[in-house]
Amino acid sequence: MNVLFKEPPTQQHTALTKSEMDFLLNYLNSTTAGFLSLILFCLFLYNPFKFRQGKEAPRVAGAWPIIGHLPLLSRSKTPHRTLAALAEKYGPIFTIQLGSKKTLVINNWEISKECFTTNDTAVSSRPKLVGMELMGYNNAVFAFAPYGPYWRELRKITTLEILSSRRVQQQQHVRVSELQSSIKELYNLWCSQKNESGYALVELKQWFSHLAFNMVLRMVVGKRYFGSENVDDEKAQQCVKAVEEFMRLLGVFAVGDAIPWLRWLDFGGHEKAMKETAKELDNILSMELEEHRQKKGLGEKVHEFQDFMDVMISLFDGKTIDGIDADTLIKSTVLTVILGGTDTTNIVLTWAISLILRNPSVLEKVKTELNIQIGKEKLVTESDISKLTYLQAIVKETLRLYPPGPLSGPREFTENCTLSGYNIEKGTRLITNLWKIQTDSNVWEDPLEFKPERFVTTHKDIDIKGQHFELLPFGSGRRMCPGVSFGLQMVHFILATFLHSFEILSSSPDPIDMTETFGLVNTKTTPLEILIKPYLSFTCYENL
Ligand code: HEM
Repeated sequence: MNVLFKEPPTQQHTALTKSEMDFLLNYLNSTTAGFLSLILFCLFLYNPFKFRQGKEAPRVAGAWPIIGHLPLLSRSKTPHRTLAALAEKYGPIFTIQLGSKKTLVINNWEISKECFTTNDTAVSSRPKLVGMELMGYNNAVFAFAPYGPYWRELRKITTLEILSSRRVQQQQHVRVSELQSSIKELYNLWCSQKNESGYALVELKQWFSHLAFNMVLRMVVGKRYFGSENVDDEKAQQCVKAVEEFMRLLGVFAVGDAIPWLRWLDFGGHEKAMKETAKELDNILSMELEEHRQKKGLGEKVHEFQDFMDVMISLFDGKTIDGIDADTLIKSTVLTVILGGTDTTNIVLTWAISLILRNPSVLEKVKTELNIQIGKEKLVTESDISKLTYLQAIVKETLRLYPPGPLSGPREFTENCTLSGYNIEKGTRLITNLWKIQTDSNVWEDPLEFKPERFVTTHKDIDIKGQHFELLPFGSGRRMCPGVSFGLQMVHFILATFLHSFEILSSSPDPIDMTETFGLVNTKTTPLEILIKPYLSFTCYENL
């Protein structure tokens, strides 16, 4: 093995640091002598100067044979920042090698625009990932399905039956009742645990998470999980953990994704963990499906909208699409909505409160706005949101600095095309570094500062629905997030109601910790413990 390290096979490799050696040692397990011989054979075949026609986007130096730039990303806790640093050196478009997969990384709004308009068809597919095969019903989860009729059909149904503005409006009572019971829960906690200065300590990350789960699950399976009589707390926690683990595992670089022929080795045990998570989620979904069928009676038509699973049963029972049976279609699509809607909402809210508490003047301004627009005698309603322009600016600014998916959804080019004057080959993967685009100093003044004011002044006309390419937290093009209206509705309503209902303070004199943990989504690593005290007239809470 040492021979490998002493004599790098090409001139472009820099000397190995200790951590690079550790990484490689980790991967190239010492027990696999036969496997090493195979690597040496492949090094012999490896030709870094392979001839390519046309102009190629700049390639990041320092790729290892076989594993390419995987160490660079696997070592980083914040790959969006690591890739952004590379953009400073290589420019707004460059390629890296993730195992055998050539991957294009784009970093400015001009290239994103060209990508998601002129080249949108060519770039609307997703790569087949090991995680999606093992945890996503063998790629039946449409959010990760290749571009084609199957994806189109499932996306259309999901949009029409649950995510359209009409449906979102129809489900308003669910959001209102869930939010009110969660506010009541906090108020009760405050009553029993307040300290001498009238504040109580709460952990908000979990509060947001339970609330988002309850809202989404009531829409998709018709019942809340937390605080419910029908679901025990252990099952609810199990569901949240399985969804979080799903997101984390989709973000890890499984060996099989980068080096398919080494998949069987399952370095790091990711595939094993994926199978376990898949089993847990499937148990939950199968139980729900069974319960729904029992209630309705097999084959019976649902005449009125009850929940998303009912609609899916009435649409798909006895049918198949692309050889995928009804049960799989229903479970995988319900899972898509749960995955799409829960963690993202919770993450945006957690970062928003963290940023607000680090910026007391922002807190003061938003409290003033809430006071003027709503007053102290009633809770916020959804129809109040349009008046809360500063609160909306806070959400935009949070999504700019801390987009839940800073590298957007993974894409794959299905046709050869030209982007920014460079030839891109079919089969190349695409990473859109949303975080870099949204913090580009050519577009944003003080790009890393939290300044919601920009969205009520200089940038007030920029929206976040995929048409303004300098701010794309929901992605863009035909594959952009279909949950944008529903997601924003939940985030605005929860944030406004929480900030209006309570006075908030940091629980420590130190600034709120902003350490990030990246999976498929970018979460706050540490809990968000803060102090709260009721702000409204007591009758507002007591009548809930
Ligand atoms: C609240 C904040 C949210 C953010 C910031 C967000 C962001 C994103 C992003 C960046 C993508 C990838 C888009 C691309 O590849 O260009 C995506 C895809 C997706 N999101 Fe969201 N999302 C949010 C909420 C939701 C909600 C509430 C739902 C549904 C309930 C949802 C469902 C989906 C689905 C199904 C996809 C895959 C679309 C496809 O492949 O056709 N998202 N989201």
